Order: sequence, then structure tokens, then C-alpha cells
Amino acid sequence: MTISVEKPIFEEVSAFEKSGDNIGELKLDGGFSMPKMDTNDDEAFLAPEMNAFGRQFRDYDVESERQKGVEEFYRLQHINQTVDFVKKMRAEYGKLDKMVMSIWECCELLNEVVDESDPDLDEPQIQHLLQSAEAIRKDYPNEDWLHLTALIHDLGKVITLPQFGGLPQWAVVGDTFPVGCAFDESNVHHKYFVENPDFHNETYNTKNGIYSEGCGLNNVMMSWGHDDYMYLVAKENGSTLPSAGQFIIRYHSFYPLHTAGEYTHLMNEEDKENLKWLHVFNKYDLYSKSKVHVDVEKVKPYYMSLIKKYFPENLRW
Ligand SMILES: O[C@H]1[C@H](O)[C@@H](O)[C@H](O)[C@@H](O)[C@H]1O
Ligand SMILES: [Fe+2]
Ligand SMILES: [Fe+2]
Repeated sequence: MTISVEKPIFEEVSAFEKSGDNIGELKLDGGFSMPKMDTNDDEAFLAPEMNAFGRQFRDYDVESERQKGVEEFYRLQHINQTVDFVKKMRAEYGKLDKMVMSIWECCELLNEVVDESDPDLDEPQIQHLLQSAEAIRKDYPNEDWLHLTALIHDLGKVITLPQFGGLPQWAVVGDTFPVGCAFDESNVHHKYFVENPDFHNETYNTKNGIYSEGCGLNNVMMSWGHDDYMYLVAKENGSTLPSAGQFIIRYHSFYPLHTAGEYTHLMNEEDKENLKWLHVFNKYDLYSKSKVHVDVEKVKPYYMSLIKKYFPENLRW
């Protein structure tokens, strides 16, 4: 059985409008409006009630073998993601000296990655990319940047492969959270933060920590993983994806913010606008995970045309 997930209330005007012939650059349409869904109900994407294992999505408490692995993953992630670690990773991966390749080559490489943090996904990663992109394309056929954003949002997971430094899973996948301020209780398996050295550091363990109210997420260090890495790759290679697309890539794993509504005191006005699109995106990222495969060869030409529009042919990774 399928259920339709509650739709946000949309205004009639599209939030983005093409500016002149400057390909890929989009501007806000006279003040910000809520993202609009372009389809009628009978064509809309239907979110399933259960995941592929017959369980609720993102259920981190159910007793199962798979769940034990996920919990162990979060134990390690919470212990090891510290301010010092994030600084080191940003410096190392900011060099972008690991590989030169195209976006599509990376999509194919990602198939070799198994994500140990995800209780809902059991399919090759390229299927997850295409399933989420095709689902969002159904409801937002005119926002091509959103289709491409979905296609590439998880590409950063390649940093777990040997040719990218072979980072452990806890430094690549899973939900993300700010470091340098108190770890909010909405983080899944929060209890394991007690063993993180920053938890006991008085500079880092207050509500604002090293940040100030409203400083903007761009000034906040997030736990290191595939989100921040892919954002960096897109930005440094001069992608023309609109800022909402880049925001989605960078914060799509930040469930404590976009789903639990915590850490909002760190956001600035721009973050609040971009968050509306992240809310739209999250539905397709999470609920499109299914056993029904997308025909890769059939949709490839469409996505190749989007890659060409918003990215250079070869990128530094
Ligand atoms: O397990 C998942 C997976 O790693 C996703 O790619 C990430 O975006 C989610 O936040 C996480 O919970
Ligand atoms: Fe992700
Ligand atoms: Fe994803």
C-alpha cells in the first residue's frame, strides 16, 4: 500500500526564474515564495509507508541484526567526530588532489560503496541517486537543477574508497551535526557523545559553543562526511547550480535541523530560505528508496544534458 506524503502549501509562482541567458544562474522571483509543485495529483510521487524491509523509515530503535550494525556505526561516529578531526579533513580534502573525473564517472564509482549507516537502503547507490532524481522530477518537472541536485547529492560517499583515502564509514556517511557546540539530543543514539572529548570541553559544550546566534551555517563546522565534501567539489569546480541546490547537497544529512528543527539559532536569513527547498528535497531522498529499479540507460541522456549544463566536463576530486 502507498500513501501520499503531505504536500507543503505552495504559491502559484515559481520560486526561481531564469535570469537572462546566463545558463544555470537563477534568481529569486520578487521576494521568496514557497517551492511550487508542478504536477497534478494523479502523476505525483507516492511515498511508501514502509521501507524495503517492511519497517518504518528511519527507525533506529527496532531490534534487528541490521540495526545493531547501524548503532555501532553511530557509536563510532559520535566518539570520533571532533573539532580537530573536522579541521584536518577540511584541509586534506580541500586540496582536491585525489582524482580527475566527470560527474557520471563518479555515479558509476559509487556503486562500489555500501552505506553502513542506512537502515532503509539495500540497493546499489546509483539506483538511490536515480530513484530520488526521478521521483523529484515527477513533482517538479521544470526545476531541472533539482533533478541534478538529487542525482549528485550522495556522490561524496566515494571518499570511503581506497583511491580517495579510504576513510572509515563514520567519517563519510550517517546524519551530520555541528561540532564546536553542544550535541543536541535529537541526534540519533545521542548517548554515545559522552565519549567524544569535545563533550567535556567547556569551549565546545554550550548551546552556541564557538559560534554566535544567527552566524549562518556557512560559518559552522559540520561533522565531516559526504555532504560537505560534495559541496566543496561542486563549489571549487565552478558549478553553476543555484545556491539552494548547493545548500541541499551540503545539509541533506543534517536531520537534527531539517527534520527535528534543532540548531535553528545558528541559521541566518539565507539559510532559512534555502531550508524550504531542503524540506522539499528530503521527502524524495528518503521515501524513494525502493526495490523498483530505474532503467539507467534510458534516463542517462537526460542527466548527461543536465551535468553538461551545470558542471565542467572534468572535475577535480
Ligand atoms: O544513513 C543515511 C545515509 O548515509 C544518507 O546518505 C545520509 O544523507 C543520511 O543522513 C543518513 O542517515
Ligand atoms: Fe546522503
Ligand atoms: Fe541520499
